[in-house]
This record gives sequence, C-alpha cells and structure tokens, in this order.
Amino acid sequence: MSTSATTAPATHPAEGAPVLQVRGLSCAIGGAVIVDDVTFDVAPGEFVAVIGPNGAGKTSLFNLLSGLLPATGGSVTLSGADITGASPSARARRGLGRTFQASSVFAGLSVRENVRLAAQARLGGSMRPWQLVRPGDAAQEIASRSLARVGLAGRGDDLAGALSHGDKRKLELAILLATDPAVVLLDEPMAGVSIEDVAGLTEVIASVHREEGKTVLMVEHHMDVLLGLADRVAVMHHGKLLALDTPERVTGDPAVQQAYLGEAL
Ligand SMILES: Nc1ncnc2c1ncn2[C@@H]1O[C@H](COP(=O)(O)OP(=O)(O)OP(=O)(O)O)[C@@H](O)[C@H]1O
Repeated sequence: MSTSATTAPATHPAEGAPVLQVRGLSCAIGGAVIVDDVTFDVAPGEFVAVIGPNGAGKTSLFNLLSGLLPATGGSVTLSGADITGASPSARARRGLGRTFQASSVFAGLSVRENVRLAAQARLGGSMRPWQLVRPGDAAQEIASRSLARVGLAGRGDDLAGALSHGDKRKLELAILLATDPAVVLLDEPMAGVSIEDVAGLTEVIASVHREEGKTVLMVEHHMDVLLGLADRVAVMHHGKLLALDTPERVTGDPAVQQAYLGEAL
C-alpha cells in the first residue's frame, strides 16, 4: 500500500462501523511535527499492529489516542463519540485501555491487589490501595477471572514486584482486562521479555483478541510475533502513516522496506 494511507481511510477486512476513527491526527511540539496528519479506521474486533523505525511516532500516536498528548490537529472518534479533547480517564471510562512501554504495576502490592484496584475502578469504586474491599466481592471475582485469563491464577498472593518481567507484563494485561475495555492499546508488551516468555505472552494476547473479541492496537518491533496476530499492520515513518495493510503486503511494500533501510522488519 502507498502513502495514500495518510489522506484516506484504508479499507479493512472486518465488518461493522469503525470502533475507532482517526482523521488527520497531528501533534506538533516545539516546532517539530511528531505525528503528522494520520488517518485510519479500526473495525470492532480487529487487531492492528503498529510498527516503524525508532522515533517514527508510534508511542506518540498511542499517547494521542489515549489523551496523554494533546492533538494539535485532527480528530479521534471512539464508538461514534468524538473524544479528541477528552481526558485520559474519560477515554478509559468510554472503553479505551492501554498498557505502557515501561512496567506500571504497584510493586509493593500483591498481584491480586493490583488487579482488584483496577476492578474496583471499573465498578465505580476507589482506586486507593488502603480502601481495598473484602474477598468474595465483585471486584475480587473480576480480579480472579482476569488473573486466570493471563495464566497468573496461582500467583495472586505474590508481591507484584517479585514477578519476572514476562509475568509483570501478563499482570499488566490482567489489570487492563479487569477494566473491560473495548479497545486495547498495547505499547510494546514484549519489551524486555525473555525469549522463553514471548510465546506465552503472545498466546495470552491472541486469546484476549480472539476469544473476548477485543479490538487491539499493538506497537511491536518483532514482525514474527505480529504475523500470526495482526489483521493489518500500520507502518509509521517520520510521524506519518506510511502504509496500512495485511502483514504480507506490508512486508513486501518497497516503501516500507526503504523506511527501514535494510533493517529487519
Ligand atoms: N513530549 C515530547 N516532546 C518532544 N518530542 C517528543 C515528545 N515525545 C516524543 N517526541 C519525539 O517524537 C518522535 C517520535 O517519538 P516516539 O516515542 O513516538 O517514537 P516511537 O516510534 O515510539 O519510537 P521507539 O520505537 O523508539 O519507541 C521522536 O523524535 C521523539 O523524540
């Protein structure tokens, strides 16, 4: 696919009205345009991988979608509602959840408490660790389900800080699942994860997508991980959306290969 991805919504294989509509999204900071006129749609239940060379604008795009960076142009629509100016917490309430490149768990709390806090927030309760609710309540049940979902059911009493890096990333996914987002933004979930843990984590992400029908956008550098997961791959380059197409077409696109200048895709 060509650079037309920056000016017109790409077609997508999935059915249904787009859950996410991004139109001309831009962000300029101090004279530098770090996200430049990005336009695309994501269909409900679709898995879109976001790749690109270092500094291409992938995390900045996620920051714009989740409201951590203010857009200086364009718009973002989530399930039909314009959320361009909405706060990160308002976007989360509307069903947009994300994980971060760096681990973001409460190391001093148990694995279960970390997830239960997120579940409490979803149920409209407190996010304060000292106001954790009793075992057996709804938040506890959501926490148990979410931990089982990512394969950490037996680790609930362990301190989050004691988990391996790979298990911390699974915990972050469980925290995200406990808030039941419709759209999940995963920012390099495999970063720092050992080779042995990549397969397990990939399987968890695949099942979250396939079995729960979550719409997933995932920044990832490893094409081999993405090939089996992504319906489409978005390629960022110099802040622009260079291509948006199936993994096979994107890897064969000369413009994409040129952007990577011989680096492995
Ligand atoms: N808050 C900011 N202020 C100024 N420049 C920024 C800011 N955030 C990002 N940038 C710049 O925007 C560009 C895109 O950065 P970004 O982190 O989005 O890229 P990326 O594709 O996620 O890179 P990587 O793969 O290395 O994580 C970079 O040149 C970066 O230095």
